[in-house]
Amino acid sequence: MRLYLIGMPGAGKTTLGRALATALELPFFDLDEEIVRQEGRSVAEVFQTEGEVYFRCREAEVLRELVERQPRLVLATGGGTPCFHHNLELLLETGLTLYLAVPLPELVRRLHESAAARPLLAQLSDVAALEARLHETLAARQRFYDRAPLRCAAPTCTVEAVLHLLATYQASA
Ligand SMILES: Nc1ncnc2c1ncn2[C@@H]1O[C@H](COP(=O)(O)OP(=O)(O)O)[C@@H](O)[C@H]1O
Ligand SMILES: O=C(O)C1=C[C@@H](OP(=O)(O)O)[C@@H](O)[C@H](O)C1
Ligand SMILES: [Mg+2]
Repeated sequence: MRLYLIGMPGAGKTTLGRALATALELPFFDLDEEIVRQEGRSVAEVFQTEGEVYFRCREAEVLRELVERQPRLVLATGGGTPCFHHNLELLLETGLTLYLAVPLPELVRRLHESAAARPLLAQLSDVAALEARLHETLAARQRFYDRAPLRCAAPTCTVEAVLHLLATYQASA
């Protein structure tokens, strides 16, 4: 099985993905980490030096390499992954996609401390600016996220809840 996690930055794709992979006994991958490994520099550095267009090309390439190589995995994507280069179609065709839906105020709370390390959120002067940026980003991305066949809404988005969701989905498929 290939299980893909999608959702906004701060939704918990990396954190929950890792725990789900352990529970499902599947290898775990984080798309950003794979890009960082191949590039030999951080996501922030790639954005700063090469720009977002380059990052999105690399993201799409690394995603395709991973999918081809790994028939079994849990993959935490980046927040923007489903919205570029027809990546969402690839996810929908090659595995099961789970959208982690987290309300905006909770995203703001989680990202307030770590926004500096996230290039699209860095340099926002205060919480109001961070909230406005996240609101705008979510509005543009919602139509992509909503195409995932599975959806889990915080605060009940636990490993146990997702395992139950998967079992129900697979029984009905
Ligand atoms: N279920 C959760 N409840 C509270 N905080 C969480 C939860 N999942 C993740 N976090 C926190 O939110 C931040 C972003 O989590 P992360 O897994 O990196 O999200 P993503 O990969 O979707 O950007 C981290 O500080 C993490 O500790
Ligand atoms: O939302 C985005 O466009 C991005 C989210 C990041 O991943 P996380 O969602 O894990 O923060 C990372 O891929 C890059 O900084 C771009
Ligand atoms: Mg992540």
